[in-house]
Order: sequence, then C-alpha cells, then structure tokens
Amino acid sequence: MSTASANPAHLALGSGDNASNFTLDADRLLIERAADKKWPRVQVPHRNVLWAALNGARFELSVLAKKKPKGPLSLVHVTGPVSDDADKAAAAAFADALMAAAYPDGLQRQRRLKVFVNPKSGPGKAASLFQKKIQPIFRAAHCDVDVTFTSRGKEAQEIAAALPLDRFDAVAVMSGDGLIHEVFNGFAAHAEPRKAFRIPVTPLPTGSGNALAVNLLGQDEAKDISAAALNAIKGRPMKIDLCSFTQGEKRYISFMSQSMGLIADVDLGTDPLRFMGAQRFILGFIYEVIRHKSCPYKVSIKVAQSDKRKMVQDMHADRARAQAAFPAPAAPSEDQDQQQREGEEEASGLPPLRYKDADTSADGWLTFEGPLMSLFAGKGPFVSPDLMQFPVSLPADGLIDVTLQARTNRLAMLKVLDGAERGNHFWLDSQKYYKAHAYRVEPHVKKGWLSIDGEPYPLQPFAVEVHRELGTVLSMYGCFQLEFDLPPEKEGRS
Ligand SMILES: Nc1ncnc2c1ncn2[C@@H]1O[C@H](COP(=O)(O)OP(=O)(O)OP(=O)(O)O)[C@@H](O)[C@H]1O
Repeated sequence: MSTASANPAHLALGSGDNASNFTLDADRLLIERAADKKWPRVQVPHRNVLWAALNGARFELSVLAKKKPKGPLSLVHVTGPVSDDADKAAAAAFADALMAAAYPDGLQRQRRLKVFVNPKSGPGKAASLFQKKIQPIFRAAHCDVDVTFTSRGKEAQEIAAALPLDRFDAVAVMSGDGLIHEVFNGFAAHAEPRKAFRIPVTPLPTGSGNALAVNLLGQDEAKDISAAALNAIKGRPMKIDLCSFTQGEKRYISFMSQSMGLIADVDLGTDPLRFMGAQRFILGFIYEVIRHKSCPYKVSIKVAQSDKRKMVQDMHADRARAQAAFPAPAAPSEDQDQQQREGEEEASGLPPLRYKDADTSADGWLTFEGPLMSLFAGKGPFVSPDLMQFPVSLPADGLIDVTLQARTNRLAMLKVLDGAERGNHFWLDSQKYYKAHAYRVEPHVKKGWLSIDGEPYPLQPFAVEVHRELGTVLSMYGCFQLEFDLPPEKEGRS
C-alpha cells in the first residue's frame, strides 16, 4: 500500500489494481475496491458502519451493506496492510473521523449486551442464526456479549429478575414476543425494578409474531435479522408504556397485547402450527370465522378517546413531536440527573395500581355486557407482520388501545382480513375502538383462551392499566414504524 491522502474525508490506500478508496461525506461512506470481486463498490449510511480502526499495520473496517436496495444486510469486512508512517497517520485519522460519524452525539460504542436466544422460537432456527449471523455482527462492532440459550420456559425471566444491572447496556432477545414478555416480567420481580426497566430491551426476531420488532423496525426491516442486530448496536433508548395485568392478587407486566375470544383462539389455539410462521394466524382466523363463536363478557373501560378520526390526528401530531425530540441528549444535564435521583427515591418499586379496584360505575367508565366475538387490547400498532391491529397506538401516551369486535356475519368478519396489514379494519363499524387509561373484564364463560403478549393465562376476571414510560426499548427512529392515515373520503366511515 502506498500514497494515503491526508484528508480525513477521503482515504486512498494501495495502488493500481489493489487500490482502495474510501470517501466519507455528510451521510454516507463509499468504499471502492476494484480487486474485490464480491463487493467492488459499497455505499452505506454512517449508521451501517460498525467499526473502523488502524490495528497495528492493518486498516480494518466493518459495515453492514446491501447488494440490492430491498435485499438483506450483509456483514462486509475490509482489511488491508498499511505500511509506511504517512499512510498510518492518514488511515488512523480517517478511522477516527469515520467512527465519530458512525457513533454520533454520544452514541455509546461497544455496548455490553445480555442476549437471550430461544432455540425453540418460531421455526426453530434461532440458535444457528445467532452463530452464523448475529454473533459475527456483534463481534464486528466490538460488543461485549453474554449469551444464554434458553433451555426451558421462564429461564430468561429468572435471569432477568437477577440481572446485574450495572453490567449491561441493553438486553437483546432472540425469539418471538413471548421471551420479551418474560424479560419484562423478570424486571418487575427484580430487587430494583425501576432501574431494571431503564435497561433497553430490543428484539432479534425469530418467533412467528415478532410484533415488537415490526413496530420498532417496520414491516420490511423486521424481516432482516441483521437490521435488528444493528438496532441493538446503534438504536437509541426510547421510552414505552408498559401495562400491569392483574388477576386477583397476582400482578404481571404486559408490553404488547391482551386478547380473548376469536383472537386468542387464533393466537394460542394455533400453537401446534408454529412451524408455519405467521401464516398460522391467517389459517386460524379463517377457521375461527367459520366456527363463528361469540362469548359473553362484561367489559369496563376508562375511556380517554373514542373518536377514531381524532385518534389518527393525535397519532400524527405525537409522531411528529417524538421524531423532532429524538434522540434525547446522551448525557443528562445536572438538573435532569438531580430530578432523576429525587424521582428514584420516591419510586424505586413498581408504580402503584390506580384502577384495580376503581368504581367502574363512576364518570369516565364505559361498560358493555353481552356477547363479543373478541376483545383485543394492546400497545404498538402491529401484533404480527400481517396485522396492524392498533394503528393509532403510540409508544408512550399513557393509553392502551382497546378494541371490541361485536358479533357480525361471517362475510363481514372476513373483511377484517382485507388490508389487515394496513389497519383497514380500524374503520369498520363493527369494531369498537377506544383509547383507555385502564379496563376490566369479567368473562361469563369458563372455557377458552386468554392471551397476554401471546402467552396463555387462566380465563378469569382481570384488570389492565397503563404505566406511562415505564419500559425502555431501542429505536433508530424515535417512534413506531407504520403508515396509516385518514381515509381519502371527506367523511370517515366510523
Ligand atoms: N428451550 C426452550 N424450550 C421450550 N420452550 C422455551 C424454551 N425457551 C423459551 N421457551 C418458551 O417458548 C415460548 C415461546 O417463545 P416466543 O413467544 O418468544 O416465540 P414464538 O412463540 O415462536 O414467537 P411469537 O410469540 O412471536 O409467536 C415462551 O413461552 C418461552 O418461555
């Protein structure tokens, strides 16, 4: 290698056929290496740069790049000898400039990650995917990884409950949403729950639903496990609401959804079809529509909003605000530090329950009693890649979206499938939609499924209430990823 340019925005190493040119502009890194038959020209945004350094007499660079714009990310390593001192100085300066661009605004390098891998999740490929794809990406970013391959249910929950909190910067969960449910419930049982909930949890999706991954990354990126790994390395902490789900004296954390009736039957009743991936939900839905079963429930909702058009407008306003404020400064100011210390002293345990025993006949509560096809409530727009059940759900508005599907004919039910991935059913008159602070349910049936974050719970009376900003996840965007708007007609159909 020879002549290296001194400009940190450009590095030229080697000559002739072996020349390597690196150009760093305001948004991108361009790598040109004619001799590299597989990756002669690589162009990536700064965020896809995992590491760059002069290591002794070698320049080393690792990026995540795409062959095709819509293809998956691949890990690309570029290395080459740098012999003379002038070249070394230029390569070191370029690496510094590139690292500053790759980890801007105090973004932490070399995250310390606690990783859970559920080898039994979804189609059962998580363990090999971790070894082949995820581990090399974390290594390339010089992350400190502590991995547990779960050998049974509740193991991740137990580990999360005793997690040494100062040891890790984030928890990455390679599974579906069930293991994320376990981690949040482990945090709830931790000796320092508030501190535990400040550790961001981030999905590496290998389950069949993967709702959190779809919500954080979007429908396309969530299909690419390497994009999820990049989020674990580069995502910024984003606050989310978590819910308390209580049954009698028992209290659990629900981060995603609660369902009963048709939807729970589809979710839990199709468990033996796990090998099919997300297709099992569609097959299950059609089966349940043919069965056409409805069940009597009493549902009381502490309503915050019931106007669907207003919900859409509020959602857009909140997204715009959240994106403008994102990311928050990495280092808190002294004032914020002080406020946080004071807050911690006040509330180091779980937030108090405000609605568990509330009088549901009081103002602000709505009560329904009668047969329903399903009740589906949750946080986060997508509950699976093909179902945007809660299009107006926001990460941290302190509200849960509650939908009640009234009994209707089979054809009308099948309409729910039409554009479900775009949230079209939101506008159906048969689907009541509320934004709520809390709700309570008394099922007037003994048999059936109750699904909490996709996990089975006993079908008994329960209550749910929201804790604003209790949880933390990682995000590249500062809001959930979805496209949803008012219908084009002047008048909405709701
Ligand atoms: N080694 C294991 N063997 C059996 N079950 C396990 C193991 N490790 C974890 N589990 C359990 O597997 C269940 C399913 O996990 P998870 O929901 O994450 O994946 P999934 O069901 O495939 O995905 P999704 O929820 O997106 O449909 C959880 O209840 C978890 O406790």
